[in-house]
Amino acid sequence: MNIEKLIQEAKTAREAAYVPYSKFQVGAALLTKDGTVYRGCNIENAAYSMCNCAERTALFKAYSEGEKNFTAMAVVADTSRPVPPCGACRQVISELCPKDMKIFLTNLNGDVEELSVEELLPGAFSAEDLHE
Ligand SMILES: O=c1ccn([C@H]2C[C@H](O)[C@@H](CO)O2)c(=O)[nH]1
Ligand SMILES: [Zn+2]
Repeated sequence: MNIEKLIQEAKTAREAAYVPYSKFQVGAALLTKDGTVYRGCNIENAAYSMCNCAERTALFKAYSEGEKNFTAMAVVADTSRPVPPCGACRQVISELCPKDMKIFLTNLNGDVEELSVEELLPGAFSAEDLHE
């Protein structure tokens, strides 16, 4: 699948966002090796800390269906720069996706910033840091 199509999937995902509090819609589209796309949107809650970002919605959907071979992710929001994922999402992406996987950060103006997982969270805390 080409990147433009993956970005379009993220825009479609964004339409499903449940954002009564922030009114800030975010969409993500996660591509797997076999070409399957998992869409994710942000889902908020009256108990604000329960809000879930689009990126983690997409990843948790995919992982819980048994997917492990992730090859790219696109994220979109109505921001002036390509939308930067929050720290929590960077940590989760870093754990579940390959270090060299590309993340396409975008906005509705068509700006695209391409980063690897390693670039998204350099030196991430990881399983290797746990002494078991
Ligand atoms: O990369 C991002 C940044 C923010 N949000 C969500 C969380 C919350 O619902 C709203 C405002 O922070 O946007 C995402 O889903 N992804
Ligand atoms: Zn996040």
